[in-house]
Formats: sequence, C-alpha cells, structure tokens
Amino acid sequence: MKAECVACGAEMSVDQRPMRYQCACGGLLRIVHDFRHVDAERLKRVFDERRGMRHCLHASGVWRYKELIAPELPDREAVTRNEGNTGLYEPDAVREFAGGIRRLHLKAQSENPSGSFKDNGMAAAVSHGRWLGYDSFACTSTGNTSSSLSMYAAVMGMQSIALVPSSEVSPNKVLQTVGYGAQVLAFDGTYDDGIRWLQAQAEEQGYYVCNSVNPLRIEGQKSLIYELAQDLAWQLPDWIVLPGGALSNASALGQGLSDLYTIGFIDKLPRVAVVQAEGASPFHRMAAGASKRLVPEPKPSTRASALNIGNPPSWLKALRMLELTNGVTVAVSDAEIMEAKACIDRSGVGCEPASAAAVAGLRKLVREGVVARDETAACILTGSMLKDTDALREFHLEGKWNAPELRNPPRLIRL
Ligand SMILES: N[C@@H](CCOP(=O)(O)O)C(=O)O
Repeated sequence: MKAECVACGAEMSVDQRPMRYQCACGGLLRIVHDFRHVDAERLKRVFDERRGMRHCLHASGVWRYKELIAPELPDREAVTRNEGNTGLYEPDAVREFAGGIRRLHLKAQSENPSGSFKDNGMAAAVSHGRWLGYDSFACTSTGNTSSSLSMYAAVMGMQSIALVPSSEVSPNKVLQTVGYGAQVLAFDGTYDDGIRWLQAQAEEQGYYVCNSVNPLRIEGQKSLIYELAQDLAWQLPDWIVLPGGALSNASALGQGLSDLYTIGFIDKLPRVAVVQAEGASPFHRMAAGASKRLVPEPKPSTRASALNIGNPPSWLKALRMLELTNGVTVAVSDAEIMEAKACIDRSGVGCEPASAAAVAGLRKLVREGVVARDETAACILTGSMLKDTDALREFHLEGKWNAPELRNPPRLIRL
C-alpha cells in the first residue's frame, strides 16, 4: 500500500513492519489509490448487489467497498463484525429542532457493533495490523476507540492495550473495554497525553497503534460517506454535519468525498460543517482565525467526553477537507449539546452527547443563516445513547442542563 505525507507530500509504503504513522517531517500519512481505471457504473452495481448479502465479508458496510479501501489486503486477513450497515432516519421533531430545514437525515453510526462510528475504521486498521504480523494492538481513548479496538482484538484472539484518562470519561465505555478483555491502563491526563506516549513508545513495545493517526483507520472510516451516498442513491444532501474531537471523521469524510468525486460516483460535493464543543474547540478557533496552524488547547473540558481533545492530531487533514468542500466550523455549549441530545433521544433514535453536537451545531448554523432553510443536511450520530448513561441521569433525574420540557423523570408510585 502506498502512503503520502499530508504535510510535505513524501511517498512511502506501509506494507511492512515497523508500521509508519508519520513522515519524518511530522506530518500524518494518507493512503493513496490509483482510481484511474475504476469503472464507476460497474462498481455501483457490485456495491448494490453486496448490499443484500449476509454472513460474508462483503456484507460488511466497510468491506462492501474493499476495492476502494484496501484492494491489496488479502480477503482472508480482513476482520469483520458486520460493521456499517447503519440506519438512516428522518425524525420530524429533530428537523424542526434544527431550524426546520427542508430535509434532515440522521446517519446512526451509533448502530455499529460496539456502538460507535469507530468500528468502520477499526475493522480496516486491525486487519492491516494482523496482515503485517502484529499481535498486540494499542490505542489511547476516551472510550469509544478502546471499546472498538478491544472488541476486534477479542474477535481475532489477540491482545489489546487501552490507555484511558482516569477522569472525564464515561464509565460505560471503560467497562465495555474491560468486558471485551483489553488491558486498560488509566492515567492522569487527556487523550492528547496518551497519544504523545504512544507515539514515543509503541514501536519499542511492539504495539500496532489503532488511533486515527493510523492512515488505515481513516481508510476504513471513509466507508461512512460511501454508505451514506449509496443509501441516498448517490445524491448527497447539501450539507454533512458532524462533531469534531480528534477529527478522524472529518478527515475520513475528506478522503471519502474526494474518492467519490474523482471516480464519478457523485457530481457535486456537499458542504461539510464540523461542530466542536466550546470547551474543546481548537480547530474551530483556527478555522475562524487568520492563522492556519492549530494552537492546542492545554486544558480541554466538555461534558461531551468523546470531544474532550485539545490537540487533535488530524487537524491538517480536516483543514484540507474544509478547503475541498467549502466547509465551515462552529462551536456549541454543553447546554446546547445536551438539549439536542434530549431531542434526538426522544425521537427514538438516541445518541451519546458528542453526537448531539452535530444537531446543536446545525441548529446554530441555521439560526446564523449559514445553512438556508430550503437546504438539506445529514447529521452523523457517532455513538449510542447507552455509551453514557450518566448523561441521561443528569438530564432526566437530576434536572441538570436546560430544556425542562424534554425532561422525563420516572414517577414513583405505591402499588
Ligand atoms: N473520542 C475518541 C478519541 C480518540 O480518537 P481516535 O480517532 O484517535 O481514535 C475515542 O473514542 O477515544
């Protein structure tokens, strides 16, 4: 597989150990494909046929698109838990909440087997790591990446190591990671500190790193936009709106949209909006400011714990995506996030707080007139409602946050 540095353009291979995550200049890598001979119409038919399949590699919502993700990877090395194939919903209440735009879809990546969007990318990363001969897989995580990694490591019968901040993470996610059998190492600090440690130690420890600094994670994750496009008969909405923490989804969207456009699957690029939490918004501050270099936030803090990241490694990839799609960024408060979450939960779709940032951000962009009421959008829901049950308790039982009309505490009765 050929990779290219996103900062300086240097080319290298990622076909042998030690796995490379960065160029000598410090830039992250992206996988480069040669799509010149791809027949778009034939592939669309193949992807449609695979959509109806069950119990085989191509039934996966990632490996359905294997030709565009990792054509060189032998099929026998591809690991799957039937990831992808997630639901697409149009709840009217959420559309109204978001400002009453013409059409709003929610793509529930939360319906992945470990309950978050990470599975799309993780399926590709662990498969690649196993192909290279690794048997120890590591990540640092606020809990979704670690749950996903430990699930796949368990499926492969291999070891996983998860560095997890000792505070401001959801216990549900940590317990899920423990349950799948990872060795969890708790530390004082944030995701950013964990990434620094892995960058320095992984090779010496023999770990294959499964965070989104790994270009294969991004390759797998781009299947999200392939699947959404296929869901919608290859007609994407005017806007794709997604939360931004480590910015892996923003990067994957850039890669996936560029593929779809280059190959000719779509003839128009949607605009993309990246929504950050106010307490952890270095990317938004950079995009809104004059300098195009990310200034890390030393003490990120948001209730949407999956977004609690001050130094997102993929910021340059995400910036390129904004340039490609004429995209925008916006920041929303924790109260706005929790209100949007209550509305999404009440619609029957449900999500974790970080996901709700997408809908809160869309609402703000409609209010500001950036998104017009006659436009269409899809919001990406990244994690399941059960990923953070403390958030439900705080909102419904403890009366935290606003929007009392959405509160629904149980009533005590005497039988
Ligand atoms: N919220 C994430 C942060 C890790 O991001 P990654 O994209 O580097 O895996 C998590 O679930 O840990």
